[in-house]
Amino acid sequence: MESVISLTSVSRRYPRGVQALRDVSLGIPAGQFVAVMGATGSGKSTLLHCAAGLDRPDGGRVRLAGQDITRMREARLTRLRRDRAGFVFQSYNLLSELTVRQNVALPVRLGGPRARTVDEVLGLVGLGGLGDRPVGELSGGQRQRVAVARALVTAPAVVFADEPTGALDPATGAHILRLLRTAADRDGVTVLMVTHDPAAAAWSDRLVLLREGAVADDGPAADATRIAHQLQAVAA
Ligand SMILES: Nc1ncnc2c1ncn2[C@@H]1O[C@H](COP(=O)(O)OP(=O)(O)OP(=O)(O)O)[C@@H](O)[C@H]1O
Repeated sequence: MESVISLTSVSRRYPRGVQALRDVSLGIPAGQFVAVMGATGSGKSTLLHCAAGLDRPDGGRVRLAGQDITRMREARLTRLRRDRAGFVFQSYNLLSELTVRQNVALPVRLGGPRARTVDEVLGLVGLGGLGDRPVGELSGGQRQRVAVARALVTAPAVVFADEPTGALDPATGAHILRLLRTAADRDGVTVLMVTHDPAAAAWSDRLVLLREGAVADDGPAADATRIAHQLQAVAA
């Protein structure tokens, strides 16, 4: 089966010489929930950004949702992201003066597929009663649920999540992770998540560990205790 996200020998060197990714190859099938971990500066966000077409590798190839995006023009790439991908970032700009409903409707207003109604996704994330509240009045956990609802409203093939629970208490974080888990299991959404938290990674199917921009380990995700040990081992 074709991978929904595929990186082949991807490298990324930033100006001033930092080699953020070295020869990274990764194929992720539909419906798989993958966690990416590693020490600070190991290249996790760069990997996520290259996979999502938010950054361009300077070597290798990237395919996303059946298309080669390595040298795709920006306008086409923007449309592909809009139509096939959802984003849940720790501080992903929700517009705080707009209501919950208006924020969730944004991808569709920008021309994305009208795959689900706003009410349907607000129900999914448990925010049914808050649709008319300005996002600025919500708690951190509620805001992150708005971000998940917005990511899912177009029924994307892929959700990219960068530290989606970084600012949340464990119970609230677990709620967000359960939503991502359900999207993968029930709707076949492919999830690529960067996290520092072994408890968050334990919700995934597969753990990719990075060390100095290279894949140091790649296999089924275990429980949080074991993941914490694996993380220490690659950071050592
Ligand atoms: N825009 C940039 N310009 C120059 N160097 C960068 C840039 N972005 C990242 N880097 C460098 O590339 C390396 C990888 O960064 P990246 O953000 O991918 O790591 P990370 O594993 O996500 O780190 P963290 O856990 O701290 O978020 C680091 O050495 C970082 O300093």
